Amino acid sequence: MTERAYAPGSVTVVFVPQDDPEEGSLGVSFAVEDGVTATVEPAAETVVRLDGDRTDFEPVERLLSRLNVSAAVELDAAVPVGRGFGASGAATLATALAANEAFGLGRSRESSVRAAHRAEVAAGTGLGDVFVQDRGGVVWNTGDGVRRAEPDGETVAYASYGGISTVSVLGDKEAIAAVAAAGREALSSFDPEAPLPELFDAAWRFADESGLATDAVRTAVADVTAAGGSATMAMVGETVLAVGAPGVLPNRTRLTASGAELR
Ligand SMILES: Nc1ncnc2c1ncn2[C@@H]1O[C@H](COP(=O)(O)OP(=O)(O)OP(=O)(O)O)[C@@H](O)[C@H]1O
Ligand SMILES: CC(C)(CO)[C@@H](O)C(=O)[O-]
Repeated sequence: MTERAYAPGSVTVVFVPQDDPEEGSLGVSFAVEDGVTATVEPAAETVVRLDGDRTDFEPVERLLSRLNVSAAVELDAAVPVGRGFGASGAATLATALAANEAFGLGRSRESSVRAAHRAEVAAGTGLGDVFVQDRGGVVWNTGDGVRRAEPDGETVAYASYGGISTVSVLGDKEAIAAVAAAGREALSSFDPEAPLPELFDAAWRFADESGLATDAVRTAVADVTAAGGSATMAMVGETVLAVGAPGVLPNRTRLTASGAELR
């Protein structure tokens, strides 16, 4: 049977990788309504297509082999892949939910989410995005467990200047040490009740010190700030998100309180 599921995208604005990735990284993320839809059909061998084109998609392939199935998977992404919108996690989670139905696997939701998380960690493409995409909303962990708040569907503007491979950043010890130091500092004063402009300003202090911000990112953040807005970088992509400066960045999405679901 052919089954379809959707998972929202997600943006991580602060993170501190953990030695044991089982429960995800520490940090602050939120789900956005533009995400990924996966259509899963049992097949003799696994083939993944992204927006119609055949592609290698390691976390999705790992997930299916862990579930012991092979399938034709069609992914439709409303956010760019590899640019900080957690498209790999969304694709993997949506595939897990659809595959559970398509193959009658009878797994609980939690077990599907775990399988998607393990495949993301094993592929090196994520450290916790699927937990955000499972629930929706603003999700953070400053060290004492995962917390969640419901956003009001705020609109954020964004621009993307290029991809940054999550695998290469997570695999670079020096880069991760700089990120972790900046992230710990940011989380020590994180205020979960703060409105988005304040959250973005605090997140930018982290991004600025993380070693991950590029020139294009810095220029865009400066343009938004000059127009009276707040901006920060989506981790990890050459992508800037902004609030309070309409017209400066070309694209838009909205925060969502809804998590992944069958469609
Ligand atoms: N056209 C494509 N562009 C980028 N990645 C692609 C593409 N097609 C397949 N992939 C696969 O998608 C995955 C992208 O993972 P990555 O974690 O870098 O992206 P992301 O989840 O969108 O970004 P982030 O984790 O930074 O939010 C990789 O497994 C890569 O091989
Ligand atoms: C690793 C990460 C912080 C950036 O890609 C995010 O994808 C996550 O938390 O999974």
